[in-house]
Amino acid sequence: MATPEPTARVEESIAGLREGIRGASHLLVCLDFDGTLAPIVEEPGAAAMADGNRAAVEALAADPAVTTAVVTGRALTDIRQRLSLPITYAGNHGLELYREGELAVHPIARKRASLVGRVSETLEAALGPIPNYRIENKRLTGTVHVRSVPEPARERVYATVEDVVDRLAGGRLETSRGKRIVEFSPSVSWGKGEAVRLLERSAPEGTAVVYLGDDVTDESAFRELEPEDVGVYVGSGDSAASCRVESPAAVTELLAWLAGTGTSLLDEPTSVR
Ligand SMILES: O=P(O)(O)OC[C@H]1O[C@H](O[C@H]2O[C@H](CO)[C@@H](O)[C@H](O)[C@H]2O)[C@H](O)[C@@H](O)[C@@H]1O
Repeated sequence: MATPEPTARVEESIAGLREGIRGASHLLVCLDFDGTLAPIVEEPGAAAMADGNRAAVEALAADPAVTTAVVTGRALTDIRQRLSLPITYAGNHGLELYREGELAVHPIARKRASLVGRVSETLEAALGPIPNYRIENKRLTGTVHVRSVPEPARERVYATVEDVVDRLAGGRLETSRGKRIVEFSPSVSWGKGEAVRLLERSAPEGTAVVYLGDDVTDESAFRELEPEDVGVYVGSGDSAASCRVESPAAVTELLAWLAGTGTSLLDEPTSVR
């Protein structure tokens, strides 16, 4: 029987991971959530990690030679409840970071939280007649979902969000589009890439970074990686990542390998986390 395409991609990515792990003594494994650990679903509140991914992330989290982080656009409180594992979390695209019991919030993002709230409220009124849109106020950023909005009305949602943000925030917030979403966030030069760089700086010497992600905001993290690190893009679009797999199902195969064979290839693992 012919080998299915996703498995071939997984094999290529495993080869990339082997290369990255060779000579490393520690791994910093950074994982995006929606579209990577959890398949994309219609209702954001229903997103959940596949069982196989949970088992692999638990194994990575228990390995002293690995620092495991989930780097997501979701709010920190949301993602921590969803995973409930003792790992590092970067929420709101890196604007809030929780590790080893300590929380750090980007100071400008903290100041602009009330503005995010005001924009969210104004949007409720402005988008009122459009069916099935959903606003997620994540305190430091906001997301407007159009996945369930009829196709012809989606552009109107995007344009309304961009207009309201322009009018109310006057450059203090900016908008960006993702998978069937438009998000508004403080206009600061800090995102997933900067968060990963920060985590890497406090990792032990000899650390290789592995980053898995599927969306626009993950690209800043892929671009941050060094040649010895490994970026795995989930999907079929353009990406700066060095490897790719086709789907969250393939991520499960890849993570199972990483948590088993992959970590056993580390050279004299350190116990610093
Ligand atoms: O950085 P991520 O972990 O990928 O988070 C990005 C956004 O993910 C969520 O929205 C996406 O997933 C939803 C559930 O599958 C889907 O309905 C939506 O269309 C996707 O864009 C989340 O709700 C957002 O807050 C995150 O920013």
